[in-house]
Amino acid sequence: MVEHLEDEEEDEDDDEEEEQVVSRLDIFEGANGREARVFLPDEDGDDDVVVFDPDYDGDSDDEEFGAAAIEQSPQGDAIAVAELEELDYDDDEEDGDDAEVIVFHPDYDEEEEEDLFEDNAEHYEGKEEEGEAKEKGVPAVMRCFDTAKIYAKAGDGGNGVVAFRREKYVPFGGPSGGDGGRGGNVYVEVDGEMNSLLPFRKSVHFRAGRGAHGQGRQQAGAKGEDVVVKVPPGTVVRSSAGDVELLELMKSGQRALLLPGGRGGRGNAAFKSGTNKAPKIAEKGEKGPEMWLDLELKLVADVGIVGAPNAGKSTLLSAITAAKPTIANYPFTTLLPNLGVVSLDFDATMVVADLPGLLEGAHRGYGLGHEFLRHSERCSVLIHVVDGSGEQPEYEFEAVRLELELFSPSLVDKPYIVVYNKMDLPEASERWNKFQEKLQAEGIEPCCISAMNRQGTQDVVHAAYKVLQKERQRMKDDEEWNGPENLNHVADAIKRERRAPMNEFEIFHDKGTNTWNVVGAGIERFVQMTNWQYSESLKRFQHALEACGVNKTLIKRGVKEGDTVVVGEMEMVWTDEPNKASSSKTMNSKDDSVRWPEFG
Ligand SMILES: Nc1nc2c(ncn2[C@@H]2O[C@H](COP(=O)(O)OP(=O)(O)OP(=O)(O)O)[C@@H](O)[C@H]2O)c(=O)[nH]1
Ligand SMILES: [Mg+2]
Repeated sequence: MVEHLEDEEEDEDDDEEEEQVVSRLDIFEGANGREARVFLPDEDGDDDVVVFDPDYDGDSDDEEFGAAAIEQSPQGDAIAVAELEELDYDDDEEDGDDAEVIVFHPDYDEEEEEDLFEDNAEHYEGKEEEGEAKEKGVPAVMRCFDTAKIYAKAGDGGNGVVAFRREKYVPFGGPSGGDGGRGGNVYVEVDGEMNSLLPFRKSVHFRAGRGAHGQGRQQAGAKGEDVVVKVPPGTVVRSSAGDVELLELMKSGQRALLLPGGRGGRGNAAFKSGTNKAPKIAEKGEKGPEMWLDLELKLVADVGIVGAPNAGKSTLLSAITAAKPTIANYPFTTLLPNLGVVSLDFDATMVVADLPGLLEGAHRGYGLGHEFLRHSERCSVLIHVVDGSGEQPEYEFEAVRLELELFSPSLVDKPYIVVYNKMDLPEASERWNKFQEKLQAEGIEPCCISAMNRQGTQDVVHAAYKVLQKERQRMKDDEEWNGPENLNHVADAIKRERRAPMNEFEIFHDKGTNTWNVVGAGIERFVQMTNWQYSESLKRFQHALEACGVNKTLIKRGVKEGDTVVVGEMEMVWTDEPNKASSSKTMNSKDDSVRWPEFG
């Protein structure tokens, strides 16, 4: 979602989108794949249920469907917001309870509709090929909401101008051309109200305004309008080129300056010197940087349930939240993490994820594999579930800890609680004392539960919440201690590059075409900002080539008469004219819009 500062129109558009706030949302793996259950706030206190079913009637003609996902308030509480653009009311509820079931479709373009369901069908019918298993493991619907590609460009600086004062009785007034205004910046800001990357399917391009050109009487041009790209909490920003992670935006209100606007070009008033009292030269504005960005919304869970396959992780999740994950008596039932929200109190909630049976599953390329582990690194607290009915529960516990250590050191360092499950089975209750003693000896106090019978599960919830609160406080203290995180490092790097000195360049020679490419951020920026409309610009450029050592290096490397020399958008033909410090005789630009000076 974008907000142009001082731009009311956009806001009005936003208002048209219907937004419905829901009180709770659980995402889980149901019989038909990924489903979400949404609880709508209700006057009579009963929670209505919205089922989000990715497999929902593929040939339906209904175009619009809204997305739902989890987000967190500044306090870290989970809130769910759904954009429900069209709702189908299903009256055929058979289970007899009063809950109203509403099925809604995520919002997608009609053209993409087919792919979406094709992908989905393929996934659920298990037709995917081995090699693609990982990518296909994510239901198509989730993939679409989870990622987005956008283009961002900071505003170009305005051009400086050449002007002279004309006053009565002053025949030759001084130079008075003002500087161009700075281009607008591109910011990325976390909007706690957002819950998906869906808005980026409609708006892909984010361009900040260009700075206004300078004017006479030394008036500087106005600054270009900033643009703010609003993203939901949990968004990771990568540059598409090179796939470099730039930002991880977790908290509502966080704001990063991503692309700083180009500097305004200087007007001729700025070029006045002792030797040149009436300069007929001004700079063009600096180009604003541009970038394609990949956005990814990561799952944000406070608590992750880990444990050996079949230990009862999904059963525990379903016992403490409204999530309805698939539960079955075979290992690796869960291939994608399920999310559920635990509400302890009005303002005390935590998001819990049941994580797929560890590592062997990831190994086999099931589900999200290591991709998923990356997601789970978000959790602040782990609940380690041990199957008490196993042969050697203590051994199982140690083995999973070891696996965590081997495959995800960042997970193993998190605070955790140990839960001994399946206490309803005699083999489990027999072994409990031994297990408890063994762990107590290591300074760990395990709880015992029967997830299936929901015995002891509330104690687990409270224990996990206590650890979570401690973690949240610790993170807050850390932040105060280290000061707020600097999120402007991308912009800082761009600014640093802008200050690159002109004499730091490299020259590449292409023998085939006799072309010499001069590459260097400083010199290229100089060329970009040179306004060739003014004849003095050429002289200044020639002087710069000489002063920063480009000419000298070219001669040393053996440049010959007639060779082409390229600096940024500038192409020149080299001449060996003696006594002429310059290299250029004819000039061409790759960019036809630039007007070239006439040479006499
Ligand atoms: N008797 C008993 N069975 C349980 C209990 N908790 C879970 N189970 C059973 O254990 C089996 C595995 O449960 P899941 O919750 O699917 O286990 P999981 O850890 O999510 O398994 P994966 O997703 O495959 O890693 C199922 O058959 C459950 O019914 C319990 O407290 N008592
Ligand atoms: Mg499971």
